[in-house]
Amino acid sequence: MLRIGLTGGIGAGKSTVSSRMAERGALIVDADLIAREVVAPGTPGLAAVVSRFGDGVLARDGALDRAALGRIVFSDKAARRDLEGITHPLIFAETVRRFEAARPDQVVVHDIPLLVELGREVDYPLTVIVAAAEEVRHTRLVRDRGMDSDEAWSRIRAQANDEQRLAAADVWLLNEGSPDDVIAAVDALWDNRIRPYDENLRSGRGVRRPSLAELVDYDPQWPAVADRLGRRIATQLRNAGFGELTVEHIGSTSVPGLAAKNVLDLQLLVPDLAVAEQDSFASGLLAAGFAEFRLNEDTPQPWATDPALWTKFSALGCDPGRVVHLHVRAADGPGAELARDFRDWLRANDDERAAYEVMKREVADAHPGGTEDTRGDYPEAKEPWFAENLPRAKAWADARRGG
Ligand SMILES: CC(C)(COP(=O)(O)OP(=O)(O)OC[C@H]1O[C@@H](n2cnc3c(N)ncnc32)[C@H](O)[C@@H]1O)[C@@H](O)C(=O)NCCC(=O)NCCS
Ligand SMILES: Nc1ncnc2c1ncn2[C@@H]1O[C@H](COP(=O)(O)OP(=O)(O)OP(=O)(O)O)[C@@H](O)[C@H]1O
Repeated sequence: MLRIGLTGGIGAGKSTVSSRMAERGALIVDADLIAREVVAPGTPGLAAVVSRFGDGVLARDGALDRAALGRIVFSDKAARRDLEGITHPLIFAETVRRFEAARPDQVVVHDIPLLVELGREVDYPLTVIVAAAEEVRHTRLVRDRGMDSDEAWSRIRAQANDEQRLAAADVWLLNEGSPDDVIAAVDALWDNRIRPYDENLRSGRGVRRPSLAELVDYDPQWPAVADRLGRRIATQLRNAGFGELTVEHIGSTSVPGLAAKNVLDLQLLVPDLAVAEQDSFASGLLAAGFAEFRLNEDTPQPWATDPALWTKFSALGCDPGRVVHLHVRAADGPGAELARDFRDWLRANDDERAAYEVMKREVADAHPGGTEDTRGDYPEAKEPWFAENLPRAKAWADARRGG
């Protein structure tokens, strides 16, 4: 059930990682392998390649001369785009067939070198990136694969860089030690994150914040993670037929500089809450890695007393590697607006942000440890502060709106 996108620059060790995942029970859909099949002798794919690149890319036996074609396309971007224009639709169609043929109880790993280049990190609830410095990869290609030095550099340069890969990664597997090291890292990842994530998706169980949810310093990675998760949710709901929906990063992790519990809050806006009542909405969220979709209430605020306006749906992320709360709200409702107003007020006003943090720390210190159940009145202890300050945040935002 869990779909994983696995990628990494050439020579990073992606095949080493996918082999280990196969040993742990994953079904591997290997894009390089499919890319070979679609241009096998006698295929329409090969005919199209020859018609674009000429007989010079054929070996004597009539098969594709991969080295000759490689020399052309890795030194000429336009030629590479042409080749991809021929092969990618064929690869895509076969990939879909293989995903559909997977058993529901199997973790499916899509081993795809161009995941980042194609912007496909939104297609999987989890992406794993195998990484190694370019020099390390170059050495491996020349030493282990007998590749010519220039050829190795031109392939490395034809791909994304690590900054782009980092932005797409839920898991970053650095493979600069021994092969045994990376295999041990895959085993730990499998046991601690992939298997429990898969079990959560199959049983429809979300991940709750750890029992001792301490305040942590602001993490500059939070916005990028929130953005990726939001695009994932929007993509899966678009695939499920819900059009273009907006996902916003809200809550404490959306305020730069503010200490927070390591829990990401995302707000998914729907034109009308009735939209979210369809079964395909919950299954779209499940495809993005979210479960426990249910009706919920915001605390009605004095300025919009109709309780119906404060209804929302909520869901929880299923990835044991991070806690994510998803709030599904009507786009023009008061709850969605208040979440944005409070965030923007804290972002814009240093003193208010500092005061909020002082209050959070005092309340946390007064309610140390315990579980969500035994911490008693921790959430309630913050209420008086909110009762006083949410109207102030709204007034500030209203003034900015000119209202
Ligand atoms: C150019 C070809 C014939 C060279 O074949 P060769 O046997 O030398 O390499 P192979 O296919 O095993 O690929 C090895 C590695 O090269 C890199 N690579 C392959 N194609 C591309 C590409 N279009 N862009 C960037 N890197 C690529 C990947 O890291 C891949 O793992 C072949 O790579 C190809 O047909 N590429 C186009 C299809 C494609 O985009 N494949 C990527 C998977 S979707
Ligand atoms: N930790 C490591 N130490 C040394 N060599 C390694 C390590 N991991 C992988 N290798 C070697 O580096 C080469 C590239 O590894 P691998 O084939 O797994 O890379 P890849 O990322 O799948 O490359 P490609 O993009 O071509 O598929 C292989 O020859 C492999 O044996």
